[in-house]
Amino acid sequence: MKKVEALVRRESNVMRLALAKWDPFKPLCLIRRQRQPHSLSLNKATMNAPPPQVAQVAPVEADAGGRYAFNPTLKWDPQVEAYLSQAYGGPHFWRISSALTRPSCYSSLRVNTLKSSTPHVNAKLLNLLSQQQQESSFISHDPALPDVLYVSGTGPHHVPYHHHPAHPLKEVIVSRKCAEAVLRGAQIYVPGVMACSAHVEKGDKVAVSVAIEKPTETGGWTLGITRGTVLHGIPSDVRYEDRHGLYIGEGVASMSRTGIFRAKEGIAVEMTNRVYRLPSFNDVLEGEIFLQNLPSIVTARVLDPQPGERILDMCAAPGGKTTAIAILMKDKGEVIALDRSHNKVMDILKLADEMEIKCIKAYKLDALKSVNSNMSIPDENEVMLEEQSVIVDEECYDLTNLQKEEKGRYLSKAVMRKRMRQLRNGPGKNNSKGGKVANSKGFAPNSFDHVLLDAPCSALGLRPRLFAAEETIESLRRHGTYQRRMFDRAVQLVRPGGVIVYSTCTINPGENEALVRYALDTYEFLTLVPQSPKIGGPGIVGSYRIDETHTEEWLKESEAELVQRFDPVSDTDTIGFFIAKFMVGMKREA
Ligand SMILES: C[S@@+](CC[C@H](N)C(=O)[O-])C[C@H]1O[C@@H](n2cnc3c(N)ncnc32)[C@H](O)[C@@H]1O
Repeated sequence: MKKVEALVRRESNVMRLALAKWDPFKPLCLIRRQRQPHSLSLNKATMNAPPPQVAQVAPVEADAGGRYAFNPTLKWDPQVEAYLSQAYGGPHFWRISSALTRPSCYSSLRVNTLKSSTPHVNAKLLNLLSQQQQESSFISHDPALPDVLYVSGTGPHHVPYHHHPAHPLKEVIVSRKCAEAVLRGAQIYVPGVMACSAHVEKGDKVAVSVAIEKPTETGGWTLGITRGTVLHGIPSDVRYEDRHGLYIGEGVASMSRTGIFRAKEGIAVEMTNRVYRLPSFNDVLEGEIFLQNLPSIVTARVLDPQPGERILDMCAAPGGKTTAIAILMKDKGEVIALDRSHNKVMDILKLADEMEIKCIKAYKLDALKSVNSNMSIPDENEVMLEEQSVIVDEECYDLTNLQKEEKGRYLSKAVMRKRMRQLRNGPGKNNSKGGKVANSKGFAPNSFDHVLLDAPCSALGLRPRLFAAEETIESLRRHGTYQRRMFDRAVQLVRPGGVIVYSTCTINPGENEALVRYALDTYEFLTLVPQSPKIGGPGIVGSYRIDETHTEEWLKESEAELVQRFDPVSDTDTIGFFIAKFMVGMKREA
């Protein structure tokens, strides 16, 4: 193991140096899991000479593997645990469960090749990392994914929590959602703080831990802590024992205790030492890069959209895969992006605008209602035109401009009036382009070349995750039922000869392999086809006996290698994710 780590460290140095003077025509090797040293190795000089700002404080006694070492255990609903243990085998399921509590130790950045290039972004990132004094991060690149750069992070680190020997450690307890964000590199914002030591003043060092839900007597879950709770750093403190292994780092309070609980917003604690150190890319290279996990990047490539095609992204917000698809199409053709939430459609439009992508049309629509059998291709414009009218620039138009802008398309008087009203009133509160999103009445059957169904799911593959017991076996089944209904729509909307890609970010085979089984057994004109690139592992073969009368069927041996399953334990160090690709033959009614 040590040998492997040494090799990886040596390789990573080579990659960093190589990228400093990157020749784009000499591709570099793929970064898979960059196993970092598991604890921060302090050299003698560091240990003997405490940094000046902490001269008055001493580290808490080293407790490797003890209270302060980050070592959470996910709690699962017992039936879900039994189900997943059968699917993966008990030991592997627990390895997955443990991997889910940690973030991936690198960030993948997708370059917007419409606005920039990978070498150009690489140069900017090197600059940025050196400005952020993150020279220990390195950038790498995979020739199979030419528009992607990986920036490494490290962890878990041993954090020496500082306190004055005469006083207990000052502490802050944060909510689970806040802690998951902090593990991914965020700061602690005011609403995320649940409890805080008495007498915390601005500038004080505080140890940060997380409150995880506990079971109640009635079978539910409770946080068992109210916002504003005072901590004394003693065993009688609320949740004192429960915080064992749940410390996520150390920070400096940006406000006093009173300020933290009075303020409505703002940073409460600036993290200074974290158990995981991931470079932050907030608000940098906006429009040029998109921070996206590797399996999502792969999904858009597996769909293989071509310039000029008509693509449907059925559940598109916030638009990560939509924009990846549009860029692969060189912004030529049409990408229809749907989401049922108004605000989320706004997010898609904002992202497309930031990335200067023109071929995306986003609509608020329940994907379950996306098939409009009364429509024939390409009549759908008739429906959309009116609603598109709300997406206009802020400039002051007159009617002639409006007509010019539409370049000969028919505009009804009602639509004209609506546009003029909107132009007079200015943009709405949500969006500089009018504040409203277009609705759609659906699309004609067989009207898309490719359909992506990145389905809403149990999200049991997302990392880091500190609690999983909210999903029950029944709720997992409900996800599966919903996904099958959505898949039926995808089948109706894609043209014969087209492609459907189905993906989820869950490790639940009931939403993955069982969906593929349903698809193949229901629609004999669908064929499961190989994927490129292929980075994930095979799918799960077999079945699960739910009760006397029901068995959940997964894949057959011959199908396992055709899907991609990203396992958080594997060397790719990704979230848990699943991708299946179907070719559509001549359709017959199911
Ligand atoms: C997994 S997320 C999609 C992520 C997105 N594809 C991306 O890569 O950025 C699922 C999305 O489906 C949306 N959604 C859920 N049910 C829907 C429905 N019936 N119709 C349309 N969108 C739906 C949710 O609002 C959510 O934004």
